[in-house]
Amino acid sequence: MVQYVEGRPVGELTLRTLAMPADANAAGDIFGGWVMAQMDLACGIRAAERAKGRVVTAAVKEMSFAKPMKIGDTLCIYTHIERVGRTSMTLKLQAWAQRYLSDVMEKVTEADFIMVALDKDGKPSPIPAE
Ligand SMILES: CC(=O)SCCNC(=O)CCNC(=O)[C@H](O)C(C)(C)COP(=O)(O)OP(=O)(O)OC[C@H]1O[C@@H](n2cnc3c(N)ncnc32)[C@H](O)[C@@H]1OP(=O)(O)O
Repeated sequence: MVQYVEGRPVGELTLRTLAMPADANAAGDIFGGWVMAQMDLACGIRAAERAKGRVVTAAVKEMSFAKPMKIGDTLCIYTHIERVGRTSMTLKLQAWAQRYLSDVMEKVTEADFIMVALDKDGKPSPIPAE
């Protein structure tokens, strides 16, 4: 059974992927930029589903890394749509590490992402009702 360290993930599990040696520095710690890229991917998936179309990342709010990711950990990204505006939406993202060959889950980082829906010309476009 999964054991969560300090609280529970908030939101929908949107993406899971494995941290590989190519994503790490010489000490075996995973690059923060790799984690951020996975968060951006997850956000893109969730926001495009909600907008029913193309979206772009407009802003990422403060992000700090509470715990390291290591090679072999499974990165689990949770997304929660907190606010839907006219053309933009705010998603709360949490990145959790399922430690290598274990059931232990620890929160690595979290951040707010602002995503904007775009039309075919790349201009902001109203987000349709659900
Ligand atoms: C550089 C890169 O490659 S970064 C990677 C991918 N991201 C991108 O390429 C995005 C590049 N940026 C853009 O294309 C534009 O700045 C856009 C589409 C994000 C916004 O275009 P603008 O013409 O400024 O649009 P506009 O001012 O109408 O804002 C659209 C919505 O986004 C919101 N918004 C735009 N920028 C921000 C921001 N920095 N923070 C919060 N909200 C923002 C606005 O409040 C508005 O929301 P609403 O319609 O819900 O009220």
